[in-house]
This record gives sequence, structure tokens and C-alpha cells, in this order.
Amino acid sequence: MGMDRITDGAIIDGKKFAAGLLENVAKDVARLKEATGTVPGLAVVLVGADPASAVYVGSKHRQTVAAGMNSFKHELAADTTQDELMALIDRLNVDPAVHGILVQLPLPVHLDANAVIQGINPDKDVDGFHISNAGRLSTSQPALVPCTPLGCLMLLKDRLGENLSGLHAVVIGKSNIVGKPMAQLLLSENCTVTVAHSRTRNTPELCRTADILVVAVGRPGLVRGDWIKPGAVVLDVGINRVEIDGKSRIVGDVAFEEARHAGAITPVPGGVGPMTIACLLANTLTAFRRQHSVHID
Ligand SMILES: Nc1nc(=O)c2c([nH]1)NC[C@@H]1CN(c3ccc(C(=O)N[C@@H](CCC(=O)O)C(=O)O)cc3)C=[N+]21
Repeated sequence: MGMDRITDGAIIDGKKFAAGLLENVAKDVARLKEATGTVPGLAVVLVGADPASAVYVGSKHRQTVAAGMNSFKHELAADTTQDELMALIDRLNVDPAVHGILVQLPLPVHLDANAVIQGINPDKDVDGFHISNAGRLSTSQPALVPCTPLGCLMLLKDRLGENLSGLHAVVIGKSNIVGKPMAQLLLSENCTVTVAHSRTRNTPELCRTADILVVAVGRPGLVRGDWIKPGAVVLDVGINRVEIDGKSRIVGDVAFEEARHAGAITPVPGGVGPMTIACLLANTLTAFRRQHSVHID
């Protein structure tokens, strides 16, 4: 029998894993409510009316409420000034009901996203984008870890077990929000880490030696079947909107149908994406615990 398609067991069900994580977060929230009389609060700030952003923010809001947390949605006009946005962040930074702050990206071009992110209280930075959290992650101190890499690590450990020591991990992409923190996390797990990017000269060859392959580029079908070592675990972080047969669809960065020899692979949709939101709520819980010094698990 030829392996003409990916066997079901090799497809990582990120949606199911995220649902389980959300259930565990909800249980913890209920227990913390008993112990402290309060629940974690997440503030989400959306500037302007980008339709995709509005969908994501709506989904974050629903899941926050479903987990038993407070959700504070701040929808600001597209022409909001830097000073107005910074003033809102300043208020949320000191609001005791707010344990996590997320400013939905991308921001309108007249706003300085970096200044906004660096203005967030690092203890409330549930995206993990503040330089303080990036520095903490890269020096192995307790940090709020960016949601997508955190979700990827959970999926990896679910497949490969807790011990990733000595495995060769190749990360394609060097963004501050996925590639770099993913590489740092894998390094903390004692993987041998290679980061490839658009200027890398031998990306396919590097990938062929990867036990773990994380692809976060944003180019549909970039990774071909013959880049993947048999048995490798492949995490596809790409979210690309494309037209297929006149219909708008979302596809990843990996040519999924060519990956039949992978040991395991995340589909798009239904793979890494749902983990990102579940980890946002897990991070909000972590932030709450650290702010309250609650050490019940
Ligand atoms: N401050 C900030 N933090 C973010 O974490 C952040 C952001 N800004 N801006 C936009 C990106 C994008 N993002 C996604 C989250 C979940 C899915 C997700 O759940 N996707 C599903 C459904 C995809 C669909 O059908 O639209 C899936 O892949 O199965 C996708 C993308 C978080 N982002």
C-alpha cells in the first residue's frame, strides 16, 4: 500500500488541543475565583475597523468570557492619536481589574506600534512582545512567552514527549513575534536550533536534517514535500488567504499534500491558529497569578 495521503494519526488536531487547554484554563479560573474572590481580566484594544482584526478580536472576546474571565474590549476610531492610545495603555497598566493587555496588530500606519508595545506594563504583556519579556525569555527567566511559539511548544511536547533534548529544530522565519521567540524556546529545551530566513542560502538542505520544522513565513506552499525528513514533526504557522476555485481559503506555508511522510503535521486551518488564542488565555491566567502571587496550581 503506498502512502498516498497523510494518515489521520499524523495530523495534529490543534483545534481539539486548544479546546482542552481552554477547559483547563476555565477550571483554574474557577478555583482562583474561590481562593481570591476575583477573576483574571483581559483588555483587548482594537484601533480602526480592519475586518480580519475585528473577527480575531471577536473570537478572543468570546473565548475569554467562555473561560470565566472578564473581557474588556476597547474599540477606538481609526484616527486615534498616539497620545490617546498611550493614555489608554497608561490607564490599563494601573487598573487592578486588568491583568492582561493586548493591542491588536497591525495598527494603522500613523501609529508607532513599537512605542505602544513598549508602553505596556511587562507584567500585563500577555502577547509577550515587550522587550523585557523578550529579554527574560532569552535569558531563561520567568517571562510571558509569545502565544504562537508557546502553543507550538505545547503541540510538540504532546507529540514527542517532554524531552526535546538534542533534536535538530529548524525554524524558518525570524520575526520578533514568532521566529525569534520560537528559536529561544526550543533552545531552552536543549534542541539544536537553526533559524533560516529569506537570505538563507540552503534552506531546503537544512530542513532535510530537521527533526522539528517550524515554518512562519507567510508564503503559501513554500515548504515542499522533499524538504521534509521522514518522520519529522512539522508545525505550519502560515496563515495565507488565497483563491482556490473562485473561493477564498486559508492555507499554510507548507505544501500539505506533499507532506505524507511527515511524522506529524499541523493543518491550516485547525492547527497552530487555535492554539494562539488558547495560549493568550493561558498567559492571562499566568499574569493574574504573578500579580496576585497566587501559588496554587
Ligand atoms: N497583538 C496581537 N496578538 C496576536 O496574537 C495577533 C495579532 N495581534 N494580530 C493578528 C494575529 C493573527 N492571530 C491569529 C490568531 C488565531 C488564529 C486562528 O485561530 N485561526 C484559525 C481560524 C482561521 C480562520 O478561519 O480565519 C485556524 O488557523 O484554524 C489566526 C490568527 C493572532 N494575532
